[in-house]
Amino acid sequence: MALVLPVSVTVLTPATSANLGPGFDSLGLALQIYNRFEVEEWGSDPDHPHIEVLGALGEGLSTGPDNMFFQTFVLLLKRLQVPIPSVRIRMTINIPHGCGLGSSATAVVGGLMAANEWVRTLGLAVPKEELLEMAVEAEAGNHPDNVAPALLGGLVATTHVEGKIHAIKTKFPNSLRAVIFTPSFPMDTVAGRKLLPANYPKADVTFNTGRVALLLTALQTGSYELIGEAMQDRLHQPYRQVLFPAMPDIIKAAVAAGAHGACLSGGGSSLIALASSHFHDILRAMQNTARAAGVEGTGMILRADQNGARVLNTPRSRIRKEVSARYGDQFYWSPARPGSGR
Ligand SMILES: Nc1ncnc2c1ncn2[C@@H]1O[C@H](COP(=O)(O)OP(=O)(O)OP(=O)(O)O)[C@@H](O)[C@H]1O
Ligand SMILES: N[C@@H](CCO)C(=O)O
Repeated sequence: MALVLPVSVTVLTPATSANLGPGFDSLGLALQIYNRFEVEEWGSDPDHPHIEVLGALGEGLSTGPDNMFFQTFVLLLKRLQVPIPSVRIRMTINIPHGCGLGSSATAVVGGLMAANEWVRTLGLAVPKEELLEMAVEAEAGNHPDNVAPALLGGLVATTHVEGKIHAIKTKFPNSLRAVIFTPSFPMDTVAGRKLLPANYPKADVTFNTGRVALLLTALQTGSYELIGEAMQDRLHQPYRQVLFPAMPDIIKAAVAAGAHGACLSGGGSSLIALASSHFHDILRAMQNTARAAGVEGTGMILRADQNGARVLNTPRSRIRKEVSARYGDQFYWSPARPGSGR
């Protein structure tokens, strides 16, 4: 009897909306829409994975060894000194990339989760906290507010403390939905960050600290009438607006149609409105206002994801079939099931 590594692993990773207005680089929310990554042993060249991208939203993503999912899959295996397998990767892309919904975070977190599962049978799997450090490093290293909620789910407050990432997750209220408007143009996060000043007036900093405090307390206590004011920001949105001049009008339209508040999602270009009702009216108002300004776009009404990235169980029968085909029956091992007599 021998223990074999899994021959396939599937991971689902949620979209995320970072900042939520004033929580620049420190607040993020996981949403119930997912990219799916499936990895299986395949071929004989570990340096050149076979990568398939399913879904029109995946257009433009790399299918070469520089693919971000593959890079982070390999990163963890190398850290754990596990030989890199030759693999086929199937990515089912449901989240638009470059649109402030944390697409690259799904790839980074997905790659780490898949590698972690890959080594679980060897007893080498590491806790999620260690994956978080690596995920932040892989995602440009300076803002954990997409990877942390992608990994943990819910509403996450996160920051660096003396070189270490701290992240605290709380449940996001189930009564609220995120109404997302995604314009047809992307916004480059790196380019957008270059527009931000090196220093801020004290009044702008205290404006934001007050609103982060208000936002978290309003969500915790159900004081949703405060959310509109609490989602205001002076640290990044006003500077990014040059890339998306219609943004303030679309935000106003969302609130006028019944949203508690709205803001830019991450580095844009999506906008996120939080609401308890009138979801379709809010989306329609956002789309109509955008269209009047010459901006087309798509919409989604989403609940919060409370659990974060997860490994989907590969059916036992399929694993058995694959392992038997590859190594013969004597190499298959499975834990005894209660009542099976084994
Ligand atoms: N789903 C994905 N799978 C693999 N690589 C991805 C994925 N999404 C983005 N990337 C890669 O991440 C890098 C940054 O992408 P991009 O600027 O589009 O970021 P993004 O995460 O989609 O943006 P945002 O955080 O605003 O949602 C690019 O190299 C891109 O190819
Ligand atoms: N906090 C980051 C998120 C990027 O999605 C930013 O605003 O640049």
